[in-house]
Amino acid sequence: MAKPVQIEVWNPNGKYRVVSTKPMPGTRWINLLIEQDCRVEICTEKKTILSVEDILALIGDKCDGVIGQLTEDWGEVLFSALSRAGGKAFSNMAVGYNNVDVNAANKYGVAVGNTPGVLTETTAELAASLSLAAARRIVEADEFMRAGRYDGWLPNLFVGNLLKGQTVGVIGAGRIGSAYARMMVEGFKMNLIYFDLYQSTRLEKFVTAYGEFLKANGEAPVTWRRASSMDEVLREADVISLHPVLDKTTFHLVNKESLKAMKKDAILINCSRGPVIDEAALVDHLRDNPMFRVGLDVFEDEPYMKPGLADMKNAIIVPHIASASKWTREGMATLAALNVLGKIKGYPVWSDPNRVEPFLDENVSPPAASPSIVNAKALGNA
Ligand SMILES: NC(=O)C1=CN([C@@H]2O[C@H](COP(=O)(O)OP(=O)(O)OC[C@H]3O[C@@H](n4cnc5c(N)ncnc54)[C@H](O)[C@@H]3O)[C@@H](O)[C@H]2O)C=CC1
Ligand SMILES: O=C(O)C(=O)CO
Repeated sequence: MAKPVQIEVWNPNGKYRVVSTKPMPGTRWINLLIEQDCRVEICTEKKTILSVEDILALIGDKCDGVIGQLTEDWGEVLFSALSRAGGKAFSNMAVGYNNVDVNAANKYGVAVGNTPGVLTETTAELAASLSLAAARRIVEADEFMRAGRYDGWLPNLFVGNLLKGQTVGVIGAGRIGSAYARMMVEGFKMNLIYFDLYQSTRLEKFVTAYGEFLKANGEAPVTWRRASSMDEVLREADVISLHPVLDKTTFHLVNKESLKAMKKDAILINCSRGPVIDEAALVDHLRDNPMFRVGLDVFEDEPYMKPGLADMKNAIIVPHIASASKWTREGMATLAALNVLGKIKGYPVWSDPNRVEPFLDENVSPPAASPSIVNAKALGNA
């Protein structure tokens, strides 16, 4: 028997029962659901990560849809329970959905939503922040000041790397990888090398045009190159940022061998998913190469870190906050709620998950569609 969990209820007489496994930022998402006759139940349990049993208890006997989090294990057990309870839709409040077994969802006819686009710039900005913080040793310097160790300017104090004219490498030049590349190229006049399974024509055009602009103004132009292998990026780039999806092809993409291929004083940033890096190998590499620096937002066994990582002065570590701006988090909540609502109401799936702006304008009603359903094709409603 699943144990009861604490909830907060909005619009108790609503016809459709929608459960959110966590309180989410803003109220627009709640209002949009209530306006369409949903009873909204929000889990207010104090524990951060809900177990499958907790979520089973939330789903109960009748549930039309669930908004869940990337920390939860959405597989066979939960999708079968949701389907038994009459549920049509689940949405992650995240763009990444490696915590979701989409095949299991397909088996039970449950739509799986995610929240692309609204977090692109916010996530890229955190990757850029970590790049700068690592290049200029900001966290080490901050700790030094707070410890009362500053006793005057010195020529060698916290000397770091100049980004201008160096090469930024992007692995996974999708929405976020491309946004990050543009920030680093335009903001710091870095040259770009990228690796992705697909060509990023828009990104290439952007760098070409910016290079021409610089040249016309008498400055050295920036350049771009699409690498034919990830190794090329690792060997050549001074700053490397990881932005692929997490799947079988990207698990431990950065491992002992690939770390060795990188420059001794390179900077590695990860705002994608922890398991893209073999974290134990990274700790060894950081220990053996004090000039090598890393900025991590995500960890292999979140919320834990591999032994030794927290002691590394050449690592900057933050707790999975890359999408944590107010506008973005409220927007993610809205998109997740509208994914679920759209399926409940029988709306079509939005035609382009890369263009979700119409759902985010608070001054107008959102389109009658689910913004992003990743298994729409498999369920026959693309
Ligand atoms: N740290 C955080 O808070 C956040 C993390 N993320 C992570 O970032 C990921 C990317 O998000 P978006 O840019 O919106 O997705 P996207 O789908 O636009 O981009 C992913 C890119 O990775 C590429 N890719 C896939 N396999 C690859 C491989 N083996 N080698 C090289 N490239 C490969 C794809 O072709 C695609 O261009 C998400 O799946 C999520 O896991 C996203 C938002 C916030
Ligand atoms: O959206 C995602 O995939 C995250 O990791 C959180 O924003």
